Amino acid sequence: MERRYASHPNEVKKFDTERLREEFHIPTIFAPDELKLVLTHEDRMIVGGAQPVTKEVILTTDMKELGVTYFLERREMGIINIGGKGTVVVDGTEYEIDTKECLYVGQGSKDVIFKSVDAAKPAKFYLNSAPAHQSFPTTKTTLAESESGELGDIKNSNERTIHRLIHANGVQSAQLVMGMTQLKPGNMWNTMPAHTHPRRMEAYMYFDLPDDSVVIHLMGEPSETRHIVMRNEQAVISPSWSIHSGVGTSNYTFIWSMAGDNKRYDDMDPVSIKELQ
Ligand SMILES: O=C[C@H](O)[C@@H](O)CC(=O)C(=O)O
Ligand SMILES: [Zn+2]
Repeated sequence: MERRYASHPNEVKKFDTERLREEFHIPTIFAPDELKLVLTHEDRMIVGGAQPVTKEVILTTDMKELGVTYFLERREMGIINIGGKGTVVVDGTEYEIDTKECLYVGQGSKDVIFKSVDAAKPAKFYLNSAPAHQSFPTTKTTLAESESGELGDIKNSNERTIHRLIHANGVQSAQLVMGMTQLKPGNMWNTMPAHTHPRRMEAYMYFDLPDDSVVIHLMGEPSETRHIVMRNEQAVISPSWSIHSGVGTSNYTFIWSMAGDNKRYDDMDPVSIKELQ
């Protein structure tokens, strides 16, 4: 498992492109028949992906890194499939997870196995795991069941649908919050006006982005912004002090996930566009 340390905003001001990418950008989430994991010290969130193709992929790591005997002994996990139809087997119970469906796996689940239904259209399970000291039921959920809302306007190129899946009023978790935002065709901006929430870190994973397109992801303190160029199926870590917003060269979808002091989606500190520097 790759490790990323937490960062101080005064230090990040001095980073060049390469260093910014080393600390915050996660270029590869999916590799055939592999489990990819990045542990960030920002709220100890694990960001990763499982792409079973010719064989199943088992949720595991060097347990010394987590100081436990099995992965979810002291953790919970949110899973969203962005590939073809797949199944996740949790302690012998099989959950069919189709494209853009979500499975929350509660703390204390011992065996988690990822499978694809069709090797020609493999499942791509995007994973977020946060420490959890209480167990909540393993639950499948879908976009149709989610609390969703339309936001933005084509005039600002930010008409989009926000689906809240794991949060205070949705699937219950210890601290993990997770959802998906889909931009309507012709709309390029997410999360502008931007916000921070020093109470929670956040990770974004951009997908449904054509190969010749990029998202210019904005991060940093509102008065000291930087950008990271993102391609399809890449993730980016947002420390709790940082804005997280982006503009694409086409529309796209992204999964957001948070961990920290509360599970209230609407607990954000808005940043006025006038403040940005
Ligand atoms: O804290 C919440 C997250 O940043 C996202 O949900 C914001 C978002 O999806 C959007 O405005 O498009
Ligand atoms: Zn946010």
